Amino acid sequence: MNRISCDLLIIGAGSGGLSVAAGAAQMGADVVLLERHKMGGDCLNYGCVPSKALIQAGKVAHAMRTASRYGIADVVPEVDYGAVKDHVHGVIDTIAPVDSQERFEGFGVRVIREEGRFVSETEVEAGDTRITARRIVLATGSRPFVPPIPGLDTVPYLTNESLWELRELPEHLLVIGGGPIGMEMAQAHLRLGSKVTVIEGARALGKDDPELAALALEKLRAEGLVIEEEALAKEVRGEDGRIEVETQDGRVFTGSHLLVAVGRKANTEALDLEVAGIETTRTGIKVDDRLRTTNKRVFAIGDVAGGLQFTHVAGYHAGIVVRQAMFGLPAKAGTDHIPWATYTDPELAHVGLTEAEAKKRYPSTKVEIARFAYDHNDRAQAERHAEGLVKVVIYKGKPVGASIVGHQAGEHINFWAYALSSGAKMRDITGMVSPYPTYGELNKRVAGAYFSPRLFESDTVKRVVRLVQRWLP
Ligand SMILES: Cc1cc2nc3c(=O)[nH]c(=O)nc-3n(C[C@H](O)[C@H](O)[C@H](O)COP(=O)(O)OP(=O)(O)OC[C@H]3O[C@@H](n4cnc5c(N)ncnc54)[C@H](O)[C@@H]3O)c2cc1C
Ligand SMILES: NC(=O)c1ccc[n+]([C@@H]2O[C@H](COP(=O)([O-])OP(=O)(O)OC[C@H]3O[C@@H](n4cnc5c(N)ncnc54)[C@H](O)[C@@H]3O)[C@@H](O)[C@H]2O)c1
Repeated sequence: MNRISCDLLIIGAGSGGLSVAAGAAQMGADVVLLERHKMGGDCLNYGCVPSKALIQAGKVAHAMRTASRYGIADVVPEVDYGAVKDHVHGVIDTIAPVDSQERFEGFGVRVIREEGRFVSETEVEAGDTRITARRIVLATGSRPFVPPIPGLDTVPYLTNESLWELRELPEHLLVIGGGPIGMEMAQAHLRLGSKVTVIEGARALGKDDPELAALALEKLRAEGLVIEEEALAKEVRGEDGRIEVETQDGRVFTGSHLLVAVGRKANTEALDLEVAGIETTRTGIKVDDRLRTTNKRVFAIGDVAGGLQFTHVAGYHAGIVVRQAMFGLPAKAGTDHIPWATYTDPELAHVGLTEAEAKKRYPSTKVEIARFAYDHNDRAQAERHAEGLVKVVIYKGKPVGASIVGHQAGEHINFWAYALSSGAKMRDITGMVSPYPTYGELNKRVAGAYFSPRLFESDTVKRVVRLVQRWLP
């Protein structure tokens, strides 16, 4: 057994672990990084990157099919699903060097391609190496949760891990779960030529503001996506090429392929956490607001920490941990300024509090809402992307939440993410000048919509204006 020691041991080379490793090693710390499978973790290999590449292929097919709205003949695209998957893998291969072992070794990180597990409160074993570390970061991520639905284990089914190896276009894809994974993959397959039925136990896109989620769902249904809500899958049966899903209320759906996308399970089992006195919760490793586990020398970040599960959250967590582990400075992880986006078309994006959450946290009569619709935006009209809405939740003149549904909502939510993280007031936003014609004007106009009743429907303002006009030379 080799014995090594280091300042910082990181378990998991996904979005979170790699960010900690890059930061800590470049600041001069002695860092060891363990990875049992692929460098880059879920986001690069099975998550964000392949899903966004597939969505883009779907967008191109959809644009071809609907080009006549711009005066260009519609064409039925010839989709070679295998070639689409080559495109997906090509994108992964292009990005992979950024997350590669060689790049991190270049930073001075010792990368060990083994599974890590605790053998004491301060020691981890990986293959034939025992590592002692001053601080340890658990960044082991999550995997698809496969629910114990009777019959599921008797039929072939896909998850976000196996989907990327499928080479033939599903004739009729059934998707269990109408969360972000289910909805993004459902629309991409619909656009590539599959029939698609989403079977959702509660409400589809249920983590977003219901007003905006409803607009997105309306558009998706209009495009031909079948979305069955309140449809809890309770039994699965059939065989390769003919799979049936029966819901609790007796509905039966039949398709050629099945994708299971009902949430995630934290990767904790292999770590032997109890040896190190680290407790878990239902969703992952128990952490405090500084991301410390119940073993104060050990942090947990990203998906395995059981909170919001996004790449940018794993990256944000990494910064919080680097500050503490490298400089001994306290740092807390918040959630009120964390955005997310679902990359359906239209996209659906959110940051901060929803209207319902704000009305719970603050006196509900003091919470104000401003809305501005995409159809008043000239760029959206010019590009025929005029369906969408920006909704801002305001308390005491400050935005405390924003949701956007519409073209490039994921891009536009950056503006509100900055507004919230910098403590901007709605007044500051009206002071901004936006170039015309851009979608970005929507953000200024929603601030205008907030102030216009105060300006245009106020008797006091009218009285002051009349008075001033009387005295002006
Ligand atoms: C289909 C899909 C689409 C997604 N799209 C988006 C998106 O568009 N935007 C977004 O922000 N997020 C998206 N996500 C979520 C995002 O992928 C995750 O939040 C992110 O990857 C979490 O990073 P992480 O570092 O916590 O874990 P991971 O990236 O999962 O990395 C964990 C790593 O730890 C390794 N590991 C586990 N246990 C051990 C062990 N004992 N020893 C050694 N190594 C171990 C694993 O092999 C893995 O490489 C998507 C997820 C999926 C599934
Ligand atoms: N664009 C993005 O940022 C993006 C994209 C994909 C995934 N992700 C991340 O991955 C996480 C996991 O995504 P997900 O979509 O798998 O999970 P999710 O938890 O967000 O959604 C799962 C859905 O499945 C439904 N469900 C559960 N059991 C069911 C059953 N038996 N029958 C029918 N429906 C059932 C739930 O009601 C829920 O709506 C997300 O929460 C997100 O953090 C992010």
